[in-house]
Amino acid sequence: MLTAYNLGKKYKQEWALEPLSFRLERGMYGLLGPNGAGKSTLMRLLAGLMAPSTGEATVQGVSVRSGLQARSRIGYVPQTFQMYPQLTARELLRHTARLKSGASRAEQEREVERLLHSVNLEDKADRPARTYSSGMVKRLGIAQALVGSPDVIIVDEPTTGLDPEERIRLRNLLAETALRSVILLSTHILGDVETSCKDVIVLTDGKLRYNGALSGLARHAEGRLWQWEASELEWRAMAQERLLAARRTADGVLCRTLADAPPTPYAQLAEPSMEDGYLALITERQAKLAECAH
Ligand SMILES: Nc1ncnc2c1ncn2[C@@H]1O[C@H](COP(=O)(O)OP(=O)(O)OP(=O)(O)O)[C@@H](O)[C@H]1O
Repeated sequence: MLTAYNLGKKYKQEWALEPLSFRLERGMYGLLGPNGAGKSTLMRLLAGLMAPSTGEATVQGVSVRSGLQARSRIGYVPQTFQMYPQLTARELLRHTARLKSGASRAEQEREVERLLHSVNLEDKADRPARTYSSGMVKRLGIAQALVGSPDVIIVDEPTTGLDPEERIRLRNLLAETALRSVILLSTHILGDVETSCKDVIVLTDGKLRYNGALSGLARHAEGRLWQWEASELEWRAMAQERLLAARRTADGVLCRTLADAPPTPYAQLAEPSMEDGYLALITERQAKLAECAH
C-alpha cells in the first residue's frame, strides 16, 4: 500500500505540488496532467528521491525516505532512463539485484533471466547498452525497476518510443505485476490508461483535481459536451482551438466542443468519453486562469 499524507513540494515560494493525500492499494493507477502539472514532482516524492516541503509518503507504513529499507520496496523508472553505456543489460540487472534483493545468488540469477525474458531483451542481454535503441533502453529501465518484486512501481511515460508490439507486451507485463504491487504510471497517452487502469489521479497546476475511478472521469464533461454538424464554411470560420474534435462527414464537418451553453442553436448534448471528461477537467482550470487574467 502506498500512502501520501499532506505531501507537498515548494520551490522558493511557489508550490510545484500543493499538499495532497491519498492511499493506493494493489493495482494499476494512471497519473494524468498537462505539462508542468506536478506529475514528475509527485513521482519523485513518492519514490523517496526528493525531500518534501511538507508531509510524507509511506510504503506499507514505512517512510519512503527511510533509506535502504524503503528503496527495496520501490521501483522507479524515470522518463529518460540513464545507465553506464558500457554495461550490458544482464550486468545492470545483476548489479541491481545485488543492491536490492535479499535473495540468494542463484535466485537472483533466475530473476535476472526471467526479467530479461519479460522485457524481450534476452537476445541482446550481453551487448553494451550504448548499442541499444531507445525502446530497448526503456524496456531495460522497466526491468531494473521490477528487480526484487517491489511493493510499488512508479513509471514515468512507460510506452513513449515503443512500437505497438512492445507497447502491448509492456502493458501486459505491468498488468500482471499490478496483481501483487501498486503501479503508478504517468502518461500523456490516454489510451494506455484506458486499457490498463481502473483508477486515475489527475493533477493540474500542482493541484490534485481528481482521484477515483476512470469511469467517473467522463462525468466532468456531462451536460457540457456539444456536437453538431457545420458546413465547411462555418467550420473554417470557427475558433479551431475551442473544438475537441472535427470529423468530415458527407455533408460537412461534425464538431464537438465543451461549453456551458450550446455554441450554436443546432448543437446537441453528446455522451462524453473518459477523454472528454479529462479535457473538461484540465480546460476548466485553464478557463478560470484566463478569466482571472482579464
Ligand atoms: N527544480 C525546480 N525548480 C523550480 N521549479 C521547478 C523545478 N522542478 C519543477 N519545477 C516546477 O514545478 C512545476 C511542476 O513540474 P513537474 O516537472 O513536476 O511537472 P510535470 O507534470 O511532470 O510536467 P511534464 O509533463 O512537462 O513532465 C512546474 O511549474 C515546474 O516549472
